[in-house]
Amino acid sequence: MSASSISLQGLQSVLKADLITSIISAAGFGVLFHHSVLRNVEVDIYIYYFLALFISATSGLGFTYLSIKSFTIVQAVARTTSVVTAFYTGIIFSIGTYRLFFHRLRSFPGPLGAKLTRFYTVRKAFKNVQYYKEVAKMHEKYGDFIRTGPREICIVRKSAIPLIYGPQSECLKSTWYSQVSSDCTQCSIHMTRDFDDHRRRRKAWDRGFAIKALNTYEPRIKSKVELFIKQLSSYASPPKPFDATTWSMFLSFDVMGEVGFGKDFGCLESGTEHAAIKGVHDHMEVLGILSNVPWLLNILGCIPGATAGYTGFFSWCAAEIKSKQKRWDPEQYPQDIVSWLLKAFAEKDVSASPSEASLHEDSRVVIIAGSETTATTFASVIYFLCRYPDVLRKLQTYLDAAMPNGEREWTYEKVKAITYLDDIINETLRLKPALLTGGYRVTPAKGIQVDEMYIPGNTNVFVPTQLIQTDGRYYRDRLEYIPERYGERKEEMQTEDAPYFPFSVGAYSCPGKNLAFMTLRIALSRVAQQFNLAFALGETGNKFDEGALDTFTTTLPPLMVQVTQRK
Ligand code: HEM
Repeated sequence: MSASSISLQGLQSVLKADLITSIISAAGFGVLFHHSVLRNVEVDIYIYYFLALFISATSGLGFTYLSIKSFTIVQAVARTTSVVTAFYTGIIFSIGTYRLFFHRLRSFPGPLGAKLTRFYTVRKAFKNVQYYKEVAKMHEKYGDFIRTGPREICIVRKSAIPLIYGPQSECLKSTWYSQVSSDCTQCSIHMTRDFDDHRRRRKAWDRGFAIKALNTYEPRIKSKVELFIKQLSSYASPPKPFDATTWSMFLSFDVMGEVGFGKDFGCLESGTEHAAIKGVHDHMEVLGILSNVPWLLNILGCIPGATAGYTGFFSWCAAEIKSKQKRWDPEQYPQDIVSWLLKAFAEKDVSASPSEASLHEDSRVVIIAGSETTATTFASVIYFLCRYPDVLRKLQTYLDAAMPNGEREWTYEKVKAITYLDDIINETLRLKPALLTGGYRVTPAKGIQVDEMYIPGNTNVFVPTQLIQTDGRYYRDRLEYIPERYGERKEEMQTEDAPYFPFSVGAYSCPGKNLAFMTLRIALSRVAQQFNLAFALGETGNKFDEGALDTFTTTLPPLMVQVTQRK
């Protein structure tokens, strides 16, 4: 008799035990499994191993029950179901009890559901897709340190920003970033959680945003902005309202097509969204909600057809990379961001994306990270200029003084010198940051001390960007739009010391900040030079103000605006 048949017989005799004993044993095994295995590993990383283990264990159990002659098929299936259910019940019970009463974060206040499961956050994020408002409510109820997940703490304190995000921070990217893959050779710079991999790759990105590179982008951004101005002129006469949200998106995507890939998306020319981009937009909400359970998103991404909406976008980026690789000329100075990444890849530089797959992921980040953010910021600038006409008039005075003959005298050098433009952009990003809730980090093993509160190690943490940037403890007239707080009223309003990090800070901060500012300065200066802006008839701006969706980057409602040519 072979060893395997002996063990099969052994298992059969165990399984023949009365049902109650089997169920109790399975539940006990579930509790044991939680404490000995699940608590000691990062489940997000090993999710596929666990899935494979559970599927093979369940089918193995079913097979063994079926092989016991004294059981009918129905009895075997019923027993398998009961034992498996008991096992999972044991795990769930053990997880729940542990998270509520024994977890290192048990003393932090927060909603009961959030302490038990991440699916609580999914439910909150699903409701209106405005998780940032839910966080604000929790902050009101529970204070500055809120347990927003079984092992997540949301911190609404200025002092937490350098500790969590700053250049000296020891916090790393949290499990939120494993939604694509836990393998850094398969994901973009934004999603890699490996500190060294990130640091190496970041150099290639930074070259694409250096001053010399930016200078090559400037005239091309200007030409896209002029196309935007031309389109707006058609809304000025005969007068008809235009949707600032949609047109800002067209502008921003065309700019990123141009300086990101050296390609024209043609959104401004056609007045329609490029088909590849539409697929991305249609799925932002689902992503925003499910990214709260990264392992689930990771699994869904592997189901054939689940990412069908992205296929167009993925294929577009892949085709562009392939065609660039074919035409690659090592002598030519790179003319766009993707070419900088390709250069590192072709030259096998240490800063190169570590695989073809990660290069493709990086190319998609160029569009996603670069376009949505700039677009929502520009739409928000337009909203504030309509709501606060004095700000627009003041800006126009500065522009007219610097360029008395208008458009003909426009240069980026002159525009850059008008600091009020930057004050407007900064104040817009304070009240309406493109990432409302913020980046998620994990504390080092020794934990971090934030003021009076010790946050234990291996805890996911975040500071909600919009909430802290509108906190009355740090900002006077916190909800008022006052660009001067970044200019002549800086000292009086104590802006210097107030928390402000719309581009994040430290190692993982936005490499595209200067490009974004360049685009926004050019677009804002030209629009203000050329047009007066007002809400269109019937538009109050309230839906735009209140209706932003938290889809990691923000998704904005339409904003109907009437432009009139300035004399
Ligand atoms: C107003 C415009 C923009 C805002 C407010 C913004 C904001 C941010 C923020 C807050 C992060 C950190 C995200 C995190 O912690 O997970 C980030 C990362 C990033 N942004 Fe931007 N961004 C803007 C424009 C751009 C542009 C134009 C690009 C150009 C492609 C860009 C490329 C990136 C990349 C590649 C990352 C990931 C960086 C890394 O992980 O090292 N962003 N951005």
